[in-house]
Amino acid sequence: MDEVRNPKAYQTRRITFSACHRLHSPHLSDEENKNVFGKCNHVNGHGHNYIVKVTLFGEIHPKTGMIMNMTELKKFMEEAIMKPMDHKNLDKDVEYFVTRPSTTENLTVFIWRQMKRVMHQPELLYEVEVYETENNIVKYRGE
Ligand SMILES: Nc1nc2c(c(=O)[nH]1)N=C([C@H](O)[C@H](O)COP(=O)(O)OP(=O)(O)OP(=O)(O)O)CN2
Ligand SMILES: [Zn+2]
Repeated sequence: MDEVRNPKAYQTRRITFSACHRLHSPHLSDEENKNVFGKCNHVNGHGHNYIVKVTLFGEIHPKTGMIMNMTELKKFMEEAIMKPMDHKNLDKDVEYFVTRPSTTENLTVFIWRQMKRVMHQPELLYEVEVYETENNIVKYRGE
């Protein structure tokens, strides 16, 4: 007998981009910034090869066998992530980070909002995961 409901699964695509930044909050004094962010507040800034994993959760369409075509997801990620952030100075080139520090936490929220904006079925977005270094990782699920 056929299942009544289509099975649901998680689908992830991973991309990498390079960018530079400096951890600095416009809401803190220079002294406070130094104390909070330490070496990452240095005026010269520094760079990362960020890894971003975007995960969707949804039904596997019975006719296509896909949640979303990976080629389509790739296009959305190019538009939402690569275009605004790759080879950029995050603090100067991305308006979102002019008023808030470019921490990995804030990057996940920015990417989440960007993905929601460009996806045709934004309800499929489940999680955004950003690796700033291989050891520093933040996940965001829209809460
Ligand atoms: N909560 C957060 N803390 C820190 C963030 C952040 O985004 N969220 N970011 C930084 C810096 O940007 C920094 O580049 C990372 O610092 P650090 O952990 O010192 O990393 P290393 O260069 O030593 O490399 P590892 O591979 O992680 O050892 C700091 N804090
Ligand atoms: Zn950094």
